[in-house]
Amino acid sequence: MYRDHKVSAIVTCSGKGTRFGSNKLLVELGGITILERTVRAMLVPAVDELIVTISSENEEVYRRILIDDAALPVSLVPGGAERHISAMNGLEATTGDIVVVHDGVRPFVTEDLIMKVIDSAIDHGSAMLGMPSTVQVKLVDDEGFIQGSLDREHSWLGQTPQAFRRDLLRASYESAVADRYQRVSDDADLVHEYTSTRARILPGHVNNIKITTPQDLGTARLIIEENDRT
Ligand SMILES: Nc1ccn([C@@H]2O[C@H](COP(=O)(O)OP(=O)(O)OP(=O)(O)O)[C@@H](O)[C@H]2O)c(=O)n1
Ligand SMILES: C[C@](O)(CO)[C@H](O)COP(=O)(O)O
Repeated sequence: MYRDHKVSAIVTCSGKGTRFGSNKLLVELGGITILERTVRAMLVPAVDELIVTISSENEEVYRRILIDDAALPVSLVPGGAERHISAMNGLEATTGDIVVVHDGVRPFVTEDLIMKVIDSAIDHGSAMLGMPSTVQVKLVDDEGFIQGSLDREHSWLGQTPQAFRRDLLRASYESAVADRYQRVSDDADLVHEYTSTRARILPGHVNNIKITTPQDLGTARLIIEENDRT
């Protein structure tokens, strides 16, 4: 229990890695898979239960890495065809009143970042990490013409973990199912859309990268070297 709350965490690991070219969760970084690195990072004392979403083709290998070899205290739950379906399936397996959702491909999350979103979700109901944008983001139409620019002072680049009161997240997913998932981008938007609860955004960390393409591995290796030096 943390501040009288039971905290559940979901790590979404059921993606196909299309942009990466293979299942990036099985790539080794500094001697362990990205999957194991992220899951270990999420197992902080405040997290009472940890759910890892899997896919049928990876169930055996994930079970071997996380449970048979590393003996990590996690439950494996089937994910879905889209990230939000995986998060929703994970949510059904949670029993805490605060739920943290994290991308399996963000292995450099730290306890400090996890605690920030948990504290803020307890206080505000919905919270996520982000980095203030250092670039000007253009909105472009289908013909390749600029429609406008986002005001940089108010543009942040979203990260996970995101954390919520479970009742808000559950109600949002129920509404999203009824709405055939018309308006899903991430969990914080979903909660805002369906419960009008605005997420508090908190500064993440430049190293809390999402491994999306093979190029991200170079950055990841630099982060590991930097972490090893400090
Ligand atoms: N159906 C899905 C899709 C994604 N994810 C997970 O959500 C995280 C963020 O997704 P992303 O990086 O976009 O991964 P992929 O969906 O695998 O990538 P792509 O879109 O290139 O296929 C990853 O840990 C991924 O495994 C998931 O659990 N279920
Ligand atoms: C929640 C998220 O990490 C937002 O940064 C999301 O998973 C991003 O997925 P995308 O498909 O790379 O936009």
